[in-house]
Amino acid sequence: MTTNADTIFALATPPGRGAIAIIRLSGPGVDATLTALGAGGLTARLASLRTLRHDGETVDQALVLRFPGPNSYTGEDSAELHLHGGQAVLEAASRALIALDVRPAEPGEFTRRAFQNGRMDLAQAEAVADLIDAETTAQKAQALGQLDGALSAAYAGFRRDLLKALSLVEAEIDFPDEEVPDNLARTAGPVLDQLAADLRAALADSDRGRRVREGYRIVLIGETNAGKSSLFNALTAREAAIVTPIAGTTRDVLDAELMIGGYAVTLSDTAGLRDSEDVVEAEGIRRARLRAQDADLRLWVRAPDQGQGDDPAAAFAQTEDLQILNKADLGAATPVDGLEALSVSTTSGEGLSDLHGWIATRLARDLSGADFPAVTRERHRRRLVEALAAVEAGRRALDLAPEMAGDDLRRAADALARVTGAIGVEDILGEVFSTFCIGK
Ligand SMILES: Nc1nc2c(c(=O)[nH]1)N(C=O)[C@@H](CNc1ccc(C(=O)N[C@@H](CCC(=O)O)C(=O)O)cc1)CN2
Ligand SMILES: Nc1nc2c(ncn2[C@@H]2O[C@H](COP(=O)(O)OP(=O)(O)OP(=O)(O)O)[C@@H](O)[C@H]2O)c(=O)[nH]1
Ligand SMILES: [Mg+2]
Repeated sequence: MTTNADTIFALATPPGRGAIAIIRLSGPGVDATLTALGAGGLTARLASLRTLRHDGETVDQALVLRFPGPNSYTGEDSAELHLHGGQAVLEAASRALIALDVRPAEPGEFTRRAFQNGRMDLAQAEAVADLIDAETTAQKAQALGQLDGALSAAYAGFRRDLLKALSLVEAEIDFPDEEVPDNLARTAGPVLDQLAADLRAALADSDRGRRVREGYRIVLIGETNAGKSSLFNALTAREAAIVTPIAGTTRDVLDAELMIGGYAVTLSDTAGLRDSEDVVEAEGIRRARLRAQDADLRLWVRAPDQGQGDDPAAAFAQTEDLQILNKADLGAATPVDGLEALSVSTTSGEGLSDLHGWIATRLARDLSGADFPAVTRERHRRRLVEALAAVEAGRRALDLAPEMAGDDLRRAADALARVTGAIGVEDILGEVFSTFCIGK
């Protein structure tokens, strides 16, 4: 029997009782392991019913699939045991596999192997994790696009332009006295200008992918008693936030995950803004201010029974934010100029469906786009920033010292290659795969 610690297994289905549970195996010892379990000689990629045995014990009557490498998910010899989903069956199967020197997989190890065997690049591996976590239609569409190579293609395009410019620069350096047209390096200028513009556009759009993946951050801000917590409860359809007529009821930031129009949203209720001597309330207000600054959208809640103009939330409202004139049942709060306004009453329910619709429209405006985003994680954005800086440096160097431009352009190419994992892989593997679930 093989003693190969490089052969791994994991439960690929959720833990707990189920109709069926799938254990995946991958590595050079897979065929020997199947044979030892009494499932030898299987036709590749064809489900076969076998009685699995180990040490005289029947493990289960299972459907077994064998995927000989390289035509498998990981690129290695792989197999799947489709077992009855009971705890005792899974324990017996795990015991048998460990006895056969197959070791439990680390989180993400199957996909990590797929990456290391060239079955997918790093951006596609990230997409696998995103797809497993996807809860909204938009998250799923984005992950599937990335898995299909849409994000990778964007970086391949950037790199192509970069290598074109680099070859022009290097031609002049390598053959200064030969039949190379004069000022060849300078012809790289327009190529770099266009590339820099493309990178800038990708960066300007870099919030879109993140907002889809992690959720669009909407924060309720306003003076105490404006009705933020009432609105929070209305939008989440839960009585999660405490509502009282006492000003300064909310202190902690309260988050809720919502789905609106197929998009993920994180809605936050915050402490009402005012000057406060109370240490606890002051800390709540400090946190409210931080959230307000970081949000993708602020809903500024105002009420007719409050003063106008001196509302401390005014300092946070940005032109694209929405002011919500709450307590419409009591009368109309005077809207502040230059900001869209919507009247609602959390008591009567008036205006709430309009508000829902307004948010859905805003999400569609900000999150749908014709092109696949070039950034869905902070990791991608950092590399784009680096690449752009290097391209700009290369562009400046072009007219002065082309040999220096070459260094800059190589640096830019490296930064872009790190996104798909074409180079510089070791230091990022941990970052990418540590968040995976076991069995993926
Ligand atoms: N049972 C099962 N379902 C699953 C998976 C799995 O591993 N097992 N997947 C796991 O994520 C997803 C499908 N992804 C997969 C990707 C590639 C291969 C594979 O064997 N590729 C070979 C053969 C392709 C072909 O049939 O032509 C190859 O690319 O060479 C299998 C699954 C979703 N459903
Ligand atoms: N008449 C009326 N009263 C409302 C409405 N919405 C909220 N209120 C009342 O206003 C008071 C304050 O509501 P909250 O939701 O706690 O206000 P808040 O903005 O969260 O207040 P803080 O947490 O103190 O900042 C409560 O007594 C609510 O019942 C409304 O639409 N109409
Ligand atoms: Mg409150």
